[in-house]
Amino acid sequence: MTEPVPNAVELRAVSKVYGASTAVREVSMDIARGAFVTILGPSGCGKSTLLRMISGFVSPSSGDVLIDGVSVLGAAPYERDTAMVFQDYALFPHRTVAQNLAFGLRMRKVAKDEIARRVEAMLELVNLKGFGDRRVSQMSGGQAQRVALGRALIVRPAVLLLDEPLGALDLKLRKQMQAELKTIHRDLGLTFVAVTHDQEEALTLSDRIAVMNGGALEQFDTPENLYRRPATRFVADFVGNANLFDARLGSDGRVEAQGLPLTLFLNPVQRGGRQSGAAIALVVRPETIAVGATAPESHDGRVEAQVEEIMFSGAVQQIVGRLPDGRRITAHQSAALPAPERGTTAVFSWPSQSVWLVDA
Ligand SMILES: Nc1ncnc2c1ncn2[C@@H]1O[C@H](COP(=O)(O)OP(=O)(O)OP(=O)(O)O)[C@@H](O)[C@H]1O
Repeated sequence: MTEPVPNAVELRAVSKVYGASTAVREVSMDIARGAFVTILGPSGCGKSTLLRMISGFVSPSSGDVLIDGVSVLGAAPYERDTAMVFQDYALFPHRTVAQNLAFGLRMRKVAKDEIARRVEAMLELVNLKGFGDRRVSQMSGGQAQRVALGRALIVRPAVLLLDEPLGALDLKLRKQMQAELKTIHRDLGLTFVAVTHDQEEALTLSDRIAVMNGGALEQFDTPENLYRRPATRFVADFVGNANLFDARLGSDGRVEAQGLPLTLFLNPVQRGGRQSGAAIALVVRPETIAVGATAPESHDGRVEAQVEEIMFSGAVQQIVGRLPDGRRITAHQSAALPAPERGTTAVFSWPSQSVWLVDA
């Protein structure tokens, strides 16, 4: 019999209370070895606090944190098999890149020649070959970011923790570093846990995303499940774009939207065991909506709306319609399709199988 491999990180009902306010509320989560997990949520939802409880810079008010199956409550950051990349990098600006990279190894009393060897290898890994003697103060933002990453990785932590690691970079560099981070993660096979408030970054980088709201974990799931099967209204709205229509579940899967001439029939899987009479919200993703003078036969969800705005973004056009009750509906369709005229009334339609339900 082989022993089961422990998770890289386990959080068990972890909370953090500051005076009268609760920054993190009973979060439980298992992070498998080798995973790339991001913690996503709006400002102030407790992301950084959660990450700092894994790293040991903040201690939980209650609950337990396990690394490789062992509780690390009471263990200082340097006693944990983790390393942290800080948002502001926290480098030594007047020392060289090589000295910055060597720091963690010197603290761990690694032999000089091995340090030199590992620094050289790390310079290569983070794409800074030849920059070893350069002072950090003379590096660009993207280069400094790579030094910070290298300095954390060089100690070979079981878990790499990244607090908004790309937050200080401009958009183009950010995209490039996202790709590099993903490659490094794949090549090294380590566990990465990153914090971000940028949903696109979370979707691009991670195997799994922990969506937080007001200190609580709303859903911990794959990017695809978060998008296709959001557990809550908050997740539906926060991850990707969603049209949300409040509705009430009738008998036999009949659903009537509130304030709209819109009736749909949903199958038992979509109803997810909800009782007739339940207050729900329909989640309709913009890319499932077609806009035209009429609706395709298979599109049983239909509403008329006045075309208010058409925005092109290359391959896709975003069409915003104004519904009779004043609310807006957004559709994304291929820019190759003909666009409706602004100001005209068009039919926005979608197949009811593409609808997802969340509790209102
Ligand atoms: N040391 C502290 N003392 C008191 N309150 C704190 C402390 N650290 C964080 N908080 C509060 O806890 C809540 C969560 O903060 P946290 O920094 O974890 O959020 P965040 O999701 O990382 O936000 P951001 O994206 O803005 O960095 C906030 O309301 C914050 O004001």
